[in-house]
Amino acid sequence: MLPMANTHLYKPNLVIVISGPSGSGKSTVIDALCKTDETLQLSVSATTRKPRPGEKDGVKYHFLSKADFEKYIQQDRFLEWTAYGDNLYGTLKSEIAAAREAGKDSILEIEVNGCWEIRAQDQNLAPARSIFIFIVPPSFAILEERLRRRKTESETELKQRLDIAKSEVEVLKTAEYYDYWVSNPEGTVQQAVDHIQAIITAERCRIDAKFIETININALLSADCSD
Ligand SMILES: Nc1ncnc2c1ncn2[C@@H]1O[C@H](COP(=O)(O)OP(=O)(O)OP(=O)(O)O)[C@@H](O)[C@H]1O
Repeated sequence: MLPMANTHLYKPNLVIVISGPSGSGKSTVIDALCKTDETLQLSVSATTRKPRPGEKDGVKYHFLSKADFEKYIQQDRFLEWTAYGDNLYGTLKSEIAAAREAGKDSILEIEVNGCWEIRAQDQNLAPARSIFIFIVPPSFAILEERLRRRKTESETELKQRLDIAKSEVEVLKTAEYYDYWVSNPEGTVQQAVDHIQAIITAERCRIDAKFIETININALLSADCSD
């Protein structure tokens, strides 16, 4: 488990958005982070895509019918939602609220288009603060190799994902979408995990007048606690 200094001073407040092309390694990296950082809680996305073999409802995704997904849109239950390929993906507002109630930072895996929607409504997230991290694959050839190895998409879906990946990487040319980029080189996930953990640690220690409540100064002033 990751040793966290001054845990009694930190009030979890972050919405950490991890994005990047299909096959860049988002799920793999998030899995590893959640195993080592107990202050992170994965926000379970909703999707209309069919479960892959072994996937259970409510663990990585809430699997919804298209009709239910559309009903949730009408009921304004999504923080963001987007179409990707032939399916819909979205983040339920209730997931962020649940993490906050549990005293955790939320970590989200979001398609590139969905990021922009969350960025655009940053104010609605208050008192939480969002940070956006883009995972960069080493090359498109390796991206294709990873997706082929994973064997979860048909040939048509795979081609569609690779085409979309190119346009997604293009957004890095503008500095508007993301705060950080992290590369995920072939053969080791640990490097990307370590870099993202360093970013999260720095963001937890950030002093920002708007979010000064992140630091529990009263705990320091009133309690005789050491950490
Ligand atoms: N650094 C790495 N080296 C080698 N293989 C990796 C690395 N990172 C991830 N992989 C593998 O690449 C494949 C794609 O990774 P993963 O499913 O995490 O990507 P993703 O970005 O979440 O994709 P999607 O958006 O399609 O869900 C998986 O089989 C995973 O085991």
